[in-house]
Amino acid sequence: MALHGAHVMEWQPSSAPNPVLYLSPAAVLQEGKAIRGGIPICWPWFNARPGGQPGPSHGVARSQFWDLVSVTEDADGVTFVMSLVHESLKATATLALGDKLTVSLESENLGEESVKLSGALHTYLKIDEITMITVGGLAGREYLDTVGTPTRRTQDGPVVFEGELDRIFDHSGMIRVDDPGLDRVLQIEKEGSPSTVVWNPWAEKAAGLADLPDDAFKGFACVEAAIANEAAVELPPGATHRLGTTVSVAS
Ligand SMILES: O=P(O)(O)OC[C@H]1O[C@H](O)[C@H](O)[C@@H](O)[C@@H]1O
Repeated sequence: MALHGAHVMEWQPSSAPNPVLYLSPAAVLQEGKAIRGGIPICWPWFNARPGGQPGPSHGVARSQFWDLVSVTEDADGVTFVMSLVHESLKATATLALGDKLTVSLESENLGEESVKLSGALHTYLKIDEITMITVGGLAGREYLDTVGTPTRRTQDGPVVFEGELDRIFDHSGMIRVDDPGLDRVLQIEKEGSPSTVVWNPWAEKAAGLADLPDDAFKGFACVEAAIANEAAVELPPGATHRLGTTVSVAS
């Protein structure tokens, strides 16, 4: 765990022989930077700040220290609660680590004007080999393909990886990642998330990321519980929204 970004860096349930999350060995732990791997919290916007306003890609939350509110432990595991205020928005992240991993992000509008909210729980899943996995649960869904000129398409069958892949799906259901190399299926459940983002940078983009070894793209896939683009949530004064993801090893 890191207070920096309210970031789950690593997680491996005691029943699993392998870590579930991918963490880059070149990740930089420094205020103002995002940690590469684990579950970065992108908040309160996804990608570029809306309205052409200046601000870092994927929001401010992942590169700042959060306040620790509480840590509790029971038979199911450990739960951390952390909070952060940005302008009129307050984020409260509840990170529950046990046999399952749940990240739940509540956003509250403390201000007097309505705010547009987007974001993502940008989960890096550790896998054996990118070309061998499939991502299920998205067949027949429309998505925005953001590789090259952004184009809307419909997903045909499970997602497979044959090159750079960056898709924003209209999707609020469950995802399964089949990984024959690690002999497991990962299940990703979502809450309050109208968009699912699936991302792998592939070789060329990975080579341009200083905090990721060049061939590391083969060993992870991002499946993100997101609120992206037109799916941004309108948050009136006093209103709250909960964005959540639960990751588990299904078999
Ligand atoms: O490198 P980062 O700022 O962490 O962004 C990593 C990636 O995040 C998301 O998956 C976006 O869909 C990608 O377009 C982006 O490249």
